[in-house]
Amino acid sequence: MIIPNEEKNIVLIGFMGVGKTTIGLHLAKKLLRDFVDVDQEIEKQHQMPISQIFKTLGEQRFRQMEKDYIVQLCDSSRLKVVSLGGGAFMQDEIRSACLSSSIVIFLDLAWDSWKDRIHLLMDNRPVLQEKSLEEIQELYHSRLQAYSLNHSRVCTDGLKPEEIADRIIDTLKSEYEINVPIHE
Ligand SMILES: Nc1ncnc2c1ncn2[C@@H]1O[C@H](COP(=O)(O)OP(=O)(O)O)[C@@H](O)[C@H]1O
Ligand SMILES: O=C(O)C1=C[C@@H](OP(=O)(O)O)[C@@H](O)[C@H](O)C1
Ligand SMILES: [Mg+2]
Repeated sequence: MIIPNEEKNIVLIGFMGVGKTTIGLHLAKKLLRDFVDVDQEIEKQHQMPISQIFKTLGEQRFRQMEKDYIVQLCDSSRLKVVSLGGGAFMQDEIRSACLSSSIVIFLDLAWDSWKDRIHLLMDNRPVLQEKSLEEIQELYHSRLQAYSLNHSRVCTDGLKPEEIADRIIDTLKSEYEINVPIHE
């Protein structure tokens, strides 16, 4: 089924910590759309934080939950702003579901800028635990190929979350002819 651009979900992808959750919330407010953060939905469903899910059920179960949730969302919803977890796009089925049903925006942040944010992330990103900086850098680079499968890329270096949301809106207007509500 062909979904018109203006009804498609807008899906934010990118490495952990680039700001998908923060920017998604700004974007949804500006577009007057519902916001869905996949990690937060999984946390609500399972009544525990992601780090606890990793600890008690394991990463594999988390990846299955992520896939089930996102594939179902792509099948059943429109007009939402959706922030994925950073690892979700490594799964083929998630990529196919998002790329065929939604407008996928890659939030790009250079490694050197990302490094400065690491202190905000270490405590609650289980994938980063017990990894050296070199190993994290390797992970960052190993995921770029999957993130390159997007509809638009937005560079986020040196910008505040709200400015990034505005850049995304510019892209949606110019490349996808999406109307943006005028705020009173
Ligand atoms: N553009 C930005 N500039 C500075 N800090 C940011 C920016 N975007 C997000 N952050 C901060 O980085 C951390 C990770 O943001 P978050 O939205 O959770 O990223 P993600 O969902 O991609 O993992 C948070 O502490 C957030 O406040
Ligand atoms: O990159 C990853 O593998 C993960 C990223 C996290 O989401 P954010 O990208 O929102 O931090 C969260 O889904 C989980 O900790 C695993
Ligand atoms: Mg997030």
